[in-house]
Amino acid sequence: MSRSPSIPDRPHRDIDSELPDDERLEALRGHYEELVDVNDKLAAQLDDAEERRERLREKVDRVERENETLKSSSLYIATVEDVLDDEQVIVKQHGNNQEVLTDVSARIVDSVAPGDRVAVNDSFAIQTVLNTETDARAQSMEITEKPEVTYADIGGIDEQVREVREAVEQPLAEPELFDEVGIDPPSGVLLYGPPGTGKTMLAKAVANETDATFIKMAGSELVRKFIGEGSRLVRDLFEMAREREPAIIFIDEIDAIATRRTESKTSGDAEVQRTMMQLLSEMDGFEARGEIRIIAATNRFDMLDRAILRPGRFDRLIEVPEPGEEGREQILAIHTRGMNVADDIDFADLAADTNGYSGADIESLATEAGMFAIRNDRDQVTHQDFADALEKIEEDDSSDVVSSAGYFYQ
Ligand SMILES: Nc1ncnc2c1ncn2[C@@H]1O[C@H](COP(=O)(O)OP(=O)(O)OP(=O)(O)O)[C@@H](O)[C@H]1O
Repeated sequence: MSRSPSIPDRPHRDIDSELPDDERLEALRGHYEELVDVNDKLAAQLDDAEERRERLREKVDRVERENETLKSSSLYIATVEDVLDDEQVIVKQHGNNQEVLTDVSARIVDSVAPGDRVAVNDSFAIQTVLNTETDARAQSMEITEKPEVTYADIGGIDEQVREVREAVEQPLAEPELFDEVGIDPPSGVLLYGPPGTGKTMLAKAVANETDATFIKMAGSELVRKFIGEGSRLVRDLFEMAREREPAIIFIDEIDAIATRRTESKTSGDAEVQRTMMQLLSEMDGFEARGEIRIIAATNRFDMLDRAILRPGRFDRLIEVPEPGEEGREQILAIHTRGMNVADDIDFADLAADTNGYSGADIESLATEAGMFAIRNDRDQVTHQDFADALEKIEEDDSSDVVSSAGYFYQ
């Protein structure tokens, strides 16, 4: 680092007032020149200092930018396996299961314990210990305090709504009914049927009606994303629900962790099996009349391991089928509620023309019809727009728009 140049001494000269005038003038001139000289040196030093300041500012800017990049660059999620002496820990990175010995800064060493989930950078240095919220997000749980979906948003499956209300809502809202009669409500409810028929909506609507927290986790995420972590995630899922009672746990695609045992005994299968065992043991240790309800959903009922359907587990099965004609008419009405539709729209006619459409397909149809209106510079959607949308969807059919067609679930 360059040192600051020393400031020149201020010239000082005593001028004898007794001197003759010309000598005094000469002395004063000399003094003046010295002052000018010092002034020039100071000006040069000032220029120098300005230049150094400019360079330092650029350096600070660069470091700040680098710091920002470091802070915003992606971090990986890992689990602490062991905390050793000397501020070192062993972490296991999610996804590839790699075990790494890494340093942890003195700043956070006291808050790191085995089992904690942490964020590590490219060199595996621990950046933060994840709190439960971040952790849940990292684990791709979806947590909603009160979902906005209500029963009025669900069409064509009134019987299923009634069954879900009885099996899930009533035990939460009126537990005393079960106490008085002396029976336990169903432990878990399994919704099965083709995709896009309203299974997730049903679970959300119950949470809305009962002011319960909705906690969703996809079975596929449990096994795909966190190899070797599935059973711990199941524990976390229930822990999260206990912290937020009343709560609805919704496990979508349960078939991913509860597939029928196959002949092959690969390590992947064993891991999936462990995840499922953890789920079953959580459910077994569950207070049946408690404030947590569990709903699972699948499109592949045929693939399920029957062990999960035993009493005390998913012991209430509710099939959510594709809507019939009347159901489709209701769903059309629901999905056009917020749309500016012309009086000529004939929902019954459209319902008759949409055989095989799921609720999700009908939602796409309404959006597509709206697009036709926009393309034609109109702000009102006509029956013809729906007819055009239907035709377009039929044309695109080969590219899978009617997703539920041909899907097998039982
Ligand atoms: N019965 C229905 N009534 C009204 N809208 C529906 C219905 N079923 C599906 N939808 C529409 O389709 C969307 C997807 O539905 P949802 O996620 O509930 O289906 P799902 O059965 O859980 O599907 P998946 O098995 O693929 O998870 C909803 O957001 C809704 O807009």
